[in-house]
Amino acid sequence: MTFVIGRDAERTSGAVGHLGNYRALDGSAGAQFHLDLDGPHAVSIVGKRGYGKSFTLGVIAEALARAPGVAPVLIDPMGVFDTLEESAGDDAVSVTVLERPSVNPETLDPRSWCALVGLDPESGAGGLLWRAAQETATLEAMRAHIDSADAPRSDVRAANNHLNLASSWGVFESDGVAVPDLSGSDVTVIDVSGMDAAPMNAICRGVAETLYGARVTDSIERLPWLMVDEAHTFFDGVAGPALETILTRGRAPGVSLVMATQRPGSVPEVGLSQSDIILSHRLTSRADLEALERARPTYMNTTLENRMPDAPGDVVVIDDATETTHAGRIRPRETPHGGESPRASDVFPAE
Ligand SMILES: Nc1ncnc2c1ncn2[C@@H]1O[C@H](COP(=O)(O)OP(=O)(O)OP(=O)(O)O)[C@@H](O)[C@H]1O
Repeated sequence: MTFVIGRDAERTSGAVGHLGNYRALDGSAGAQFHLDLDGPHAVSIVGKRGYGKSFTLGVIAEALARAPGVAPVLIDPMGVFDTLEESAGDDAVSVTVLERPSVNPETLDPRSWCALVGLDPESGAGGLLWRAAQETATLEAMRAHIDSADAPRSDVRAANNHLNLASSWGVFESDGVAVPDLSGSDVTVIDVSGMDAAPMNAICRGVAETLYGARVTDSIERLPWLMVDEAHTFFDGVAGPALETILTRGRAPGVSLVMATQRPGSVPEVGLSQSDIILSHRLTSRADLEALERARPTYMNTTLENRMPDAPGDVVVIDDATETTHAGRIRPRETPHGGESPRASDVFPAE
């Protein structure tokens, strides 16, 4: 029998990806479990540092790369997923890494522009930026629009200073990431490592809005799966509302979100409550456990704390479709894992 999480008993066909094996009470490996890749899902991967979130995200990315009809996109804030390109034996994973990603300024709506540079849209400078973003499509045109506005010079200066700040991040280009870059069957890894939180968020928001909008307007055929590592960084920033849109409204147009975070307590409640699948690695902080307990489906009859796994790679699987929870272990990666912590002994091995 094949166990598929995210799929109810009525559906028996469609793509799946092997995630791992269930674990028996004595710790021994039980049956394999798979993830449904046929329909849209919201998946949360949580766990404290070093217990396997990025590893698990990589396993899901490998599975998506081999599934038909999906467009996997991975936002990589730590720069550790380029290893998906490395050999997976005869059956290599098809990956495109975007190393210097940029977004088209037009992708962000006027509200996002104000939030991005920290201007209140109700303020003079914020209002100027709002209108410039509404009426023009490039940074130069926005600047010209602000300069020519009939407004106090102090507001013009403030709006331009904030726009210059955004411009200095170097992530806005008219030929920034667009639907054709994101709609292939290979995993598109968007490497935002080394960027500050604000530009990283601008990229994530642009990508999330592009994928969602493309499905709503039928300009992408495949079903997008947006995977986001260190998701709290994005829920805390200007990307947050775009991720929440996918969580709350992504199912109908067929957009999935997979988010990994070490701080489920810092992700808005909607993040966990809208997830139909939760893979929880070990968590110990009270705030994080409580966040998970609050989102815990009512069919769970034992507290999560009692079920917390101890070893990296072990998970509690909470599946809404079958209304079950299971102890499991994520399978080994087919490609090298890029998130290994460096060790001093790598530099000076013991004699
Ligand atoms: N399923 C697994 N099978 C075997 N080893 C695993 C598995 N999951 C994790 N590990 C081991 O645990 C280590 C830490 O995993 P990983 O880098 O994914 O942690 P993390 O939770 O993402 O941590 P961080 O928050 O620091 O990024 C890995 O380098 C790997 O050695």
